[in-house]
Amino acid sequence: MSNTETTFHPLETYKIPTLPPSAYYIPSFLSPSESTELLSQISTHPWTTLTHRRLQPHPAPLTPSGHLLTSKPLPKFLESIASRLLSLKFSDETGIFTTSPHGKPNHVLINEYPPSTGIPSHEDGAAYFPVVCTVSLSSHIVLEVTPKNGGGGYRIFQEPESLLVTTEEVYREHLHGIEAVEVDGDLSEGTVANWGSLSDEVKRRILEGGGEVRREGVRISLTYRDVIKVKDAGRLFGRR
Ligand SMILES: O=C(O)CCC(=O)C(=O)O
Ligand SMILES: [Fe+2]
Repeated sequence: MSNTETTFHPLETYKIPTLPPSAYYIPSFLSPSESTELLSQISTHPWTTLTHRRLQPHPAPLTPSGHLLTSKPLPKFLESIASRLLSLKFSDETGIFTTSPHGKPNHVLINEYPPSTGIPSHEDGAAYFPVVCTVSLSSHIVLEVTPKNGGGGYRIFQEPESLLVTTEEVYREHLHGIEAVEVDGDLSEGTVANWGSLSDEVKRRILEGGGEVRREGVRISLTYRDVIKVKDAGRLFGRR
């Protein structure tokens, strides 16, 4: 990827202020040309088709018990984002994956959402180290985050080319989902937790739409995670 010059502020700078610990939102994590290049790479890989969505698990799907049965590395086209994630640092020089079992993401789930599709509210569970890094491409989407034990939720507006990192309490104690709508509504400074980080252009569109904004098109997300249990299937069957 061309944009190797990108430097970021310490992660604390990107903390979403009104959320419990901890979620970080970085607008323009990718450049438009990086996004275009990624989309074209993604289109060359086979999709798994679900009822309303398609997805690509790299390097392999997890087993029902949450194991990754290969120690193959991530495919090349997903590596530059992985290194960029590793380059993000808190003020004390630790990073997002410093204490994760493999010290870096070993799994990427690519999800595709045509307008009016979403993902039901769920939690990502114990298969992963509790950190998810989500890169959004092509269209905005609104992530609905709700506490497991009831109470009011939060909305995170994810712009194209942005990164959202969810960890700690937001990961462990909350469910997340995306509504199956063509137009996201009830968007305002009061309802969108990361309002302060949105571009002027996006805020203007929301305000002009009276709090509603139509999804631009198909949104693709890449979720980088560290799967805790990795077993090499080759080794299980005695190959070395
Ligand atoms: O696409 C997203 O932003 C969320 C995807 C998700 O929640 C998941 O794959 O577990
Ligand atoms: Fe999820």
